[in-house]
Amino acid sequence: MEIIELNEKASNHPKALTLVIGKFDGVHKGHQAILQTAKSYMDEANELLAVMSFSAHPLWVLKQKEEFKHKLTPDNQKLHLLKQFGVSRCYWIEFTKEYAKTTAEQFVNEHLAPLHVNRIVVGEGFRFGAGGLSSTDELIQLCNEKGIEVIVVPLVKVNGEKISGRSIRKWVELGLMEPVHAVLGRPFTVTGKVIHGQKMGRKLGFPTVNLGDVDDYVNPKPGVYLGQIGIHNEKDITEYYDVLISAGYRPTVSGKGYLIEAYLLNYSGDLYDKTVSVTFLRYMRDEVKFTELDDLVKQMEKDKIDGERLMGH
Ligand SMILES: Cc1cc2nc3c(=O)[nH]c(=O)nc-3n(C[C@H](O)[C@H](O)[C@H](O)COP(=O)(O)O)c2cc1C
Ligand SMILES: Nc1ncnc2c1ncn2[C@@H]1O[C@H](COP(=O)(O)OP(=O)(O)OP(=O)(O)O)[C@@H](O)[C@H]1O
Repeated sequence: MEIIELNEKASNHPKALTLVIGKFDGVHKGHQAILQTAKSYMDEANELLAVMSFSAHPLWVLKQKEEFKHKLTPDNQKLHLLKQFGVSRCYWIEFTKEYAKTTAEQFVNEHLAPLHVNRIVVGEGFRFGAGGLSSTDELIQLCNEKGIEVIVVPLVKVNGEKISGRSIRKWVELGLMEPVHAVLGRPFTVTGKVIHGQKMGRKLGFPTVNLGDVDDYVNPKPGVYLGQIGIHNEKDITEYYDVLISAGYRPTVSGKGYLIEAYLLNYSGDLYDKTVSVTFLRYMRDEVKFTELDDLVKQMEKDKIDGERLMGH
């Protein structure tokens, strides 16, 4: 995908665009509806589907609210998914306190108008401009003055509630992986590099793959999960294994900080430094502080039997 930084004034590009705008964290089913609607309006032979998105959540940049720091899909994952949904260009906005002062008029006249945009597709309730003060009505008015069509897509809801990144992140933090799966249209997945741990797992008979480079993700509720791991080669994922995931603080062994690790069912081998994607399918139990390591091992053996049964091994 072509990525264009858009901090100041944008330059013109020859091919006309259909543009979608927003954070797109999770690329959830609400976002997918926007992308599908955009494609249905496009003349695909002569137009590009482009996204205008931000480097960080505005409420993290402006108010340092922790809950907006972590993401369902860090930037490279988000761009990868958007590409799968047909986006071929991304205008990337470094969202800063200064950028947040951009008014609705400036946004449309200086940032959008020079881009050769045929139409913009946004969701119902979309807000933009300094302080998020401007609504779709203002977007329609300002864009129509510039000859840009605006399409407003009705909200995609589940159980009467708008599907939103904020509520999906909360569900992940509560370990509610089945509803997360339903609204993302795929299970919650964390992609990172296999790093070295304390090497205690193999002594206990449960060697685990420890995940590094995953600090940008929202942390699933501490506990044991059933899931899958995908091992990446240069281009894509070629091998999958069923796993038990331990996510959390490992109180039994006085672990330092939150860690995601996976025990692969039916696998033995070296995966250090590989890129892997760990998919969370189902919460199995809380993390426990055992007084004896033997009790932890007994519990892990039970987890393994439960996991194998649930996975149909
Ligand atoms: C299936 C499974 C269940 C686990 N459950 C717990 C637990 O309940 N409490 C805990 O402190 N650690 C738990 N752990 C984490 C282990 O303490 C950890 O994997 C072990 O100490 C190895 O750490 P290392 O990879 O740094 O060598 C679990 C790990 C696995 C694979
Ligand atoms: N549930 C939804 N139904 C329809 N459109 C949506 C939905 N959620 C977001 N959108 C639209 O998708 C685009 C990108 O939205 P953005 O990621 O900035 O989300 P948002 O509305 O703040 O919701 P979220 O809580 O998911 O962050 C916007 O046009 C927005 O209106």
